[in-house]
Amino acid sequence: MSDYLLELNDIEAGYGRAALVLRGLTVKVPAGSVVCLVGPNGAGKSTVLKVASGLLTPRSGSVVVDGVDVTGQGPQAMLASGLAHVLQGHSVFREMTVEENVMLGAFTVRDKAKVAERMEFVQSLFPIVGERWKQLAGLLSGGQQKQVEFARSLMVSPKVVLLDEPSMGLDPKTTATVFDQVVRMRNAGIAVLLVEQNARRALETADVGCVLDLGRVHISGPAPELLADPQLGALYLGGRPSEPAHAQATPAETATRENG
Ligand SMILES: Nc1ncnc2c1ncn2[C@@H]1O[C@H](COP(=O)(O)OP(=O)(O)OP(=O)(O)O)[C@@H](O)[C@H]1O
Repeated sequence: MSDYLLELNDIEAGYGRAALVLRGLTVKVPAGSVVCLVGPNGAGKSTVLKVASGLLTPRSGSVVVDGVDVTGQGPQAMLASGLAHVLQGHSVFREMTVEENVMLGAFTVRDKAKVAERMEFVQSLFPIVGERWKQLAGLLSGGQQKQVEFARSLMVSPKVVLLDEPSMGLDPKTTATVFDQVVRMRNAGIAVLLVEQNARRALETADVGCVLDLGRVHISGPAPELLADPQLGALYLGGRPSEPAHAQATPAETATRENG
């Protein structure tokens, strides 16, 4: 079996007849890790997740889940292969209960015992979800609603969860809680591919960071090394420099360093 739960290899992708957004992008997500994609607006971060979850078919390259090539398959097949996508923005149904929202994630699961087991799992992973189970989701705070979205995505027992800007619209304290939940997912054995505007916070959470620019991975490596890189700090992380170390990507660390 592959060392990676998700591999996006040399992906070229775009929308309709418009120019390519992804131009030879490679990202690999090892088991038991959080990989985050950071980069400027419009770099193609959300597009990477759409290719991974089958919402957008790549023009070339391959998508491999746990060693199986699933390139070109649609979202439902991708879900079945073990990829769950938590989209950008808020997707809870406010007029439905927390339970109803979470159970929507289990609509493809036929085995009732499995559903009950997953229900218990998500309630233990996200205690607030269990505590507010019977309440209307619209009564929860933004951060709590995000946890409902996470819980819903885990009902299919995914191998990899794709998270698109989970901190969007949240205050710093709530953002910290949401990132804590991302770590809890990772610690529970679920690999995470995370896209974030809040690059510094995301790298503080992630194991591996990838900086996207011009449709490909410009640099990648262990997240702490990227955080400590003053040049990257100035370019992508709001300019707060720390230690003068330069990140070195190695293949074993999922890293793909590409120039140009
Ligand atoms: N549905 C779409 N149709 C056409 N073009 C799109 C579509 N979605 C995104 N794009 C274009 O693809 C490019 C990359 O967009 P994408 O949303 O992937 O970037 P991003 O890095 O996630 O940006 P941001 O950080 O602002 O969310 C942009 O130029 C955008 O205009």
